[in-house]
Amino acid sequence: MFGPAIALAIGAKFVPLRKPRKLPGEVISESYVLEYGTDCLEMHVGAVEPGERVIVIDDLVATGGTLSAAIKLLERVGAEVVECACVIGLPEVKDCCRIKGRPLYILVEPRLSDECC
Ligand SMILES: O=P(O)(O)OC[C@H]1O[C@H](OP(=O)(O)OP(=O)(O)O)[C@H](O)[C@@H]1O
Ligand SMILES: Nc1ncnc2[nH]cnc12
Repeated sequence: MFGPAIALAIGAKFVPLRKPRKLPGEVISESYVLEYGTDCLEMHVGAVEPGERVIVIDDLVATGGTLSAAIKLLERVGAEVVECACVIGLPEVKDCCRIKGRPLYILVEPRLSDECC
């Protein structure tokens, strides 16, 4: 949802990484483990060229499994993943500022209840 607007703002191209069977045409995929099972990310073949620099954007990070799978998928096609950015960081990633060695930027982090007063 945020990816196209951010790509437009920084003059980058937008490449969707989607859940299985959402993208038409030929895709490559990467499976990963979630809090509640396994899932898979898909990307169009040829969408990213070797050596291209990439920022991975998602709405939310919890365990970091989805971002890690996105990084793996992009690295398989020779991309250089520069950093990851999310709007919401759940407590699972509190104090975590890297995913697979890449900087992780988070806009909003929920407060824990004992931090409220
Ligand atoms: O850091 P993680 O533990 O991997 O969780 C983060 C992911 O969870 C949500 O997607 P979800 O897999 O729930 O599916 P959705 O995109 O259909 O909401 C969210 O959009 C992230 O992609
Ligand atoms: N714990 C969580 N709460 C809400 N959305 C999520 N997506 C992945 N993990 C989640």
